[in-house]
This record gives sequence, structure tokens and C-alpha cells, in this order.
Amino acid sequence: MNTPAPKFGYELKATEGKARRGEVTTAHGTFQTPAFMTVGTAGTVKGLTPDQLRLTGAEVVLGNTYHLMLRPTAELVARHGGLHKFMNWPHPILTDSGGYQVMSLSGLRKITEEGVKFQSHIDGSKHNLTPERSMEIQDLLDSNITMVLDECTPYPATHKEAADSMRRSMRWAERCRKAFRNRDGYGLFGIVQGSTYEDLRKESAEALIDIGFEGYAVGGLAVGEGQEVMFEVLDHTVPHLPEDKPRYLMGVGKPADLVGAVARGIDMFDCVLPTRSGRNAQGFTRRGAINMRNKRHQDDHRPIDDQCSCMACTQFSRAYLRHLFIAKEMLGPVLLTIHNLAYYQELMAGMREAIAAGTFAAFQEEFYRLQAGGDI
Ligand SMILES: Cc1cccc2c(=O)nc(N)[nH]c12
Ligand SMILES: [Zn+2]
Repeated sequence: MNTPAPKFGYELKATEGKARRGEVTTAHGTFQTPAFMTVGTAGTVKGLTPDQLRLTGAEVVLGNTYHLMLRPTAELVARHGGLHKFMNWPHPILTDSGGYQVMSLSGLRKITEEGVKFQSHIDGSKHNLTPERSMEIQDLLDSNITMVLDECTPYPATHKEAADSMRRSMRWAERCRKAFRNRDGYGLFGIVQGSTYEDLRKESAEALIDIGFEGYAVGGLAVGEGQEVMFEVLDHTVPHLPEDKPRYLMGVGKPADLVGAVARGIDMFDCVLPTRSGRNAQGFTRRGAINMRNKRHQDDHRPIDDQCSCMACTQFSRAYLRHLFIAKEMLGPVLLTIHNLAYYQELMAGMREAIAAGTFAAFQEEFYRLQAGGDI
């Protein structure tokens, strides 16, 4: 007899200024915030087994409606028990709703009031993704956190373009709320749009709160606006979001983006940067970025980061990592992905600890001092 799932929930445990330390409860376990969620687009975090991923400190994995509806289809995943069972990740899963990926990946796409019509980038087949269909797909995937179908307003946008795009996303959010199958341990998150316009971001946040969601994402950022503009948008958007619900900044970001956004009240993040960079020999460390193809590592016995406890840093040298990348060996991308994810999780754990201890301001200073330190 399965024990009944706990209710989906967020508990705020500590704050320092706008920074928050909390915990989210889902049917597949809890996760600590601020959280970095590892991107596992097509049901896999590229190159890593679930055990290796867990060892990096990951608690939440992201899947994508767009990719999984095309291949292997949500219906097949459902026949295999949902995404947790299919990919053997028995911990929280969040899925994005598909609209964002359609706009960045598919051919021949058309946005109408009904939804998004597009051609698959895999085989050219035609699809019609509506708010209702996106909810059905994420339900079939058994996603713990479902994202509403939205349009990520292209950047830059005029005020009118941003207003029209945001208001359609709000109408879609309403349809998603109605179509979402409410059940304990599962949540539906709204996504705030409005580009860089303070009045539109306020209107969007208030519209979503009127509908009511289990969490609120800030969308429409990480679209080329730059860190300064992104932080400005957060400064005038986050204050409109409920204190008792998680806030999720979509698609962000570099380590310094995470620290600055946590300082502005964000709880959850996702970004392909650590995994995509890891596959391309770009490492992240507390002292800044490192290019493992660089000749200076050719005969270097040291690990990537002697303070890191990940498998790459405890078992291998920089010389070996460089060799793997130069020789185009599969193990190179695997090891550097593991290291980058472990570094991101270490950064999040450090922020969680600092907020709980009331030392987040000092943490931020030390973070920026080391990043500027150079000589990694
Ligand atoms: C993944 C991602 C990054 C950046 C922005 C967005 C967005 O606005 N909406 C969705 N659904 N996803 C996003
Ligand atoms: Zn490491």
C-alpha cells in the first residue's frame, strides 16, 4: 500500500535581507532552496548516470515537454511509469512547458491564441502545442512541478509587443490552471512575463496571483539582456511575488548571476551552462573559469580545484583532463560535467548555509573576491 503523498509545499526557514533559505516538499521528496536544478532535457543529464548525478549534490532534475513529446513521446514514458521510473531518478522533477524550446528549436512555428503550431526539428512532423496539451504531457511525464505554457517574449520588445505577448501568456496560464490535474505532492507554477517593463511585470505578477499557483517563475530573462538589466527586472518584479511560495528564475545562469539573484529573493534556478560548458572543456571553479584544453595544463599534476570533493578533482589531474579533451575521449566531458555540477551545488549549499547563519553578505564578498582572484 503506497503511503499517501505529502502536500506540495514551501517552507521559508530563514532570511537575510531579501535572500531566503527554504525547503520545497513534493511527492518525490523535498529539496533545499536556494536550489540549482540540473537540466536533463531529453530524460538524461548528458553523460551522467543518476548515481553520478546524485553524487554532485543534485536534488532536482529538469525535463522538457518539447523534447520528450517528440521523442520518445509522453505516452511511451507514461507506459513505463513516468519520467522518474523511466530515467531512474526517484527524486523531484520539474518540466518546462515547451513553448520556450519550440521558439528556440523548431522549424515553421506559428503562435495563435489557441497555442503554438510547429514542425519537429527531428523529423519535420507537425504539432499543435496548446496549454491543455502541455498540461496533459507534463502529467503523463509525472512531473512534480509543471510549468504553464507561456511565450518567452523575444528581447528587445516594444512596450506594446511585450504587453500583447504577456497578456496572451496570462490567458494561457488561466487555461493551464483549469486543465492541471491537482494532486498532493504536485504543483503548477505560473511564469511572469513583461520583458523589461516595470508596469507589465507588475500586471503579470498580479494576474498570476489572482489565478493562484503553487510557485512563481520569472520568465523572459536570460534572453540577451545582460546581468545589469536582469537584476533591474528582478528588483522591480520579485517584491510583487508572494513570500510563502517559491520563486524560480528560468534559464539562469553564471555563478555570479546566481549569487546576485539569490540576494534579490530568488529560490530556484536552472541553466544548461555547467553541463554544456563541461562538454566543451570549460570548467567553473571558485576562482573563475578554466579552459581544460589550454596548453598550460599539459603537465599539471594538480586537480581542477583542490578544494573540490568531486570525482574529477579527487581522482584525476589537470594533465589527464586536458589529455582526454585533446584526444576527444568520452570521459573528458563526463568528468568536467561532474565537476561543474558539483561546483554549482557547492555554491548553492554555501549560500543556503550563509543565509541560515546570517553571514550571506560576507559570503557574497568572499565569492566576488575569489572570482576576481585569477590564477586558477
Ligand atoms: C527555460 C527558459 C529560459 C528562459 C526563459 C523562459 C521563459 O520565459 N519561459 C519558459 N517556459 N522557459 C524559459
Ligand atoms: Zn571538482
